[in-house]
Amino acid sequence: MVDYSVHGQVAVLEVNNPPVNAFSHNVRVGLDRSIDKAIKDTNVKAIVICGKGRTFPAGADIREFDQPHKEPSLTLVFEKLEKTTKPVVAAIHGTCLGGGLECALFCHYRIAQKTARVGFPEVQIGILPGAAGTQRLPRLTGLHVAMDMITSGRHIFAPEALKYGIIDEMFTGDVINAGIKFAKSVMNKPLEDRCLMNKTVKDADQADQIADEFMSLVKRKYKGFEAPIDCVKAVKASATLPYREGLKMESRLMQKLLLSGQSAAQRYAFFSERAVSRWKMPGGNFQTAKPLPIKSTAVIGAGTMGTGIAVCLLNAGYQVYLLEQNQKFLENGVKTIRGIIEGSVRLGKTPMAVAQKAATLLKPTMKYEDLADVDLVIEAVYENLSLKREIFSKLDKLCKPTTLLCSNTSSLDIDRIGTATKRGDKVAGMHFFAPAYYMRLLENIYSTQTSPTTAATIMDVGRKIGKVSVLVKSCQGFLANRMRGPFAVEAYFLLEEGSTPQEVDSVMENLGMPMGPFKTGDLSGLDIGYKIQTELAKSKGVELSVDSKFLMGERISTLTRTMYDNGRLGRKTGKGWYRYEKPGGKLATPDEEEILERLMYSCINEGFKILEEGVAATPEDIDISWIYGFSWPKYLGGPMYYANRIGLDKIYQRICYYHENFPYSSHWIPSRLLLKLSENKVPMSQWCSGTDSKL
Ligand SMILES: C/C=C(\C)C(=O)SCCNC(=O)CCNC(=O)[C@H](O)C(C)(C)COP(=O)(O)OP(=O)(O)OC[C@H]1O[C@@H](n2cnc3c(N)ncnc32)[C@H](O)[C@@H]1OP(=O)(O)O
Repeated sequence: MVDYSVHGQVAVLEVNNPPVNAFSHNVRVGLDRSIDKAIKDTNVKAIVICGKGRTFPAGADIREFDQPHKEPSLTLVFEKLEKTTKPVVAAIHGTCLGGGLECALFCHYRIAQKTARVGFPEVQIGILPGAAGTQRLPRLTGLHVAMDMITSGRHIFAPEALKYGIIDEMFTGDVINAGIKFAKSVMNKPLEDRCLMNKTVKDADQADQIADEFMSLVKRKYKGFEAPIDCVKAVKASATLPYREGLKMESRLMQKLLLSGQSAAQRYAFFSERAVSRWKMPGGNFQTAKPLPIKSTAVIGAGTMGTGIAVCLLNAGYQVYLLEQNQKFLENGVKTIRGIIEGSVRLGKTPMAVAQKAATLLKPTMKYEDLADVDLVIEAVYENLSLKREIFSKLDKLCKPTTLLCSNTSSLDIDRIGTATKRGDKVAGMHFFAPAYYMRLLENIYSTQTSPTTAATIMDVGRKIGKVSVLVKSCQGFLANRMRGPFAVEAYFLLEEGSTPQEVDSVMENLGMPMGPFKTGDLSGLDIGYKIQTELAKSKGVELSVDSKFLMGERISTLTRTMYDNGRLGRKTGKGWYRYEKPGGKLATPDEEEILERLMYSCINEGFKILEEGVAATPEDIDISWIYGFSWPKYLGGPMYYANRIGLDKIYQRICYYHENFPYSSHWIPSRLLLKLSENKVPMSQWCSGTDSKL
């Protein structure tokens, strides 16, 4: 588990526990013995710790967290490194994470290959760096950097680590040679200053302020997660408590987190994320089927999904032909893609070099013929089976025989798309989630004809573009939407039965989802649900009407159609279940303006009809009735007074707008009196019984 060798006066301890050299119990025992051996050997004057194969240890063995703890603990082993009078060098390559980084922080020196990454990802499995990481990293970097790294779990590359002082030097070439060379250069140098436990945290005087800043950040960014909060508390302790007391605090918080249900669930998710890559389907699996090489790709459709998919492919270095039938749509698509990539560069998420390369890889086109030689086509037009079949049939005729043809459908039968071609084995579904450049899931779908090689290839592409890919069999809605179907439908039924979108959303958001079903619907576009519903009906030979409440004996919601008919398609139109600051905006607010207008202007219109018909002689009659009959707030003076304050012009225009949109509600037929008064700009003093001074 730890290979021990001596090179002149340097002992090399090489952790050997593939694939990631995790510190399992056996490794801890092996490392403990090797450290003792090196310390005892009087010929050994310096020690190098490194990892065999692909990486420096990537942390504790997470699989052992569910078992009773066995001594020695990591901290116990690592403390021997700091205490020895022989310099200890961590020679880092690959990923030095969690317990791996803690090990390195107990060493007197750290050197790393340029491509190596270091980090504390524990927060992502619901715990904190519990082998003194929360106390030692701040002593090197200060609180700010440590809080950032520990609460986010992000990995940083060696150059950034060098900047923060986490590593002392970068090296190229062989790890062991570099370790030995460095160890020789520091032999016999005093070590006191190299022991982190002796150091203080440089920005300790700002501990309260920095901790408060991160506490509010993590509460907002990682809402509902316990670990980030405890990470902040533990890191703060490094500045406010003596080292040993800080360790006790870290240990207490760690025990609490380990016992929490959240950590167990997050560890389950960690392994599940890896398990889904071990896919299987009739006739093959991840071991038997080999992916085909994919270099050039095409995306058909430059809408929201198509552009998002193109961004994923471009960022991963694939050439992308972006096809649209209309010059304007194509130009808009290219603009969107550039905007997404530039935004990502600004946020530091995409390196400039990647963005520059992406720009050269994008090939906008309106000609299908340009797609003839690509290796993979992803069609991303709207959900319409006949249209998709038409496109696939065309592609089948013009693309080279090896081209894989995939559809970004969220629900349509892949078999029925495949039968439009003579290469059903090379047809599959690649269902991206909106926004495609951001959401991690890729649902790959095989039909009865799809070959395991095609499945292997799209799973491989998914991995290369940074997605977590699952492979599923084609059926109505596949996995994700089929399972989410009842969720969405029940949410609509709840509205029909009296709940509000905000109420439903907040229940799900309180459960921990970042967005409830209505905000999510607005984000994806409410036309999708409508189109899926209509396509489904069509495929069953049913014509849905505005008030259809059943489809094939199943209850359906009339709201899907209503929202579509009213152009409330979500964020893209600036209004859906919520109102947004502009079409494409992100700030969801309940559509207060429309609520207010529809409730009040309809009554005001009625008020003018009441005046027109002489049912009430004056607007004062109406206003007083509201004040004393309906508790209308006196400070608003009654609805007719309120209407005048807003302006009869505006009221009349909005009433006409609602009349156009809701022709079946007679209360929206505009009052003739209102029209007359607004056209002639008659002041209220002339249509009420009072005087100007009264107003
Ligand atoms: C207290 C707590 C302490 C001291 C800790 O250290 S907690 C652990 C902190 N470390 C981590 O959380 C690292 C987790 N691992 C990763 O982030 C990645 O695996 C990697 C970046 C190290 C490598 O990524 P990649 O090359 O893509 O490989 P895989 O992720 O597919 O991993 C390969 C297999 O190794 C298993 N694995 C990885 N890390 C661990 C671990 N720490 N303990 C146990 N097993 C680990 C991983 O599950 C893969 O195996 P399969 O699941 O596919 O069987």
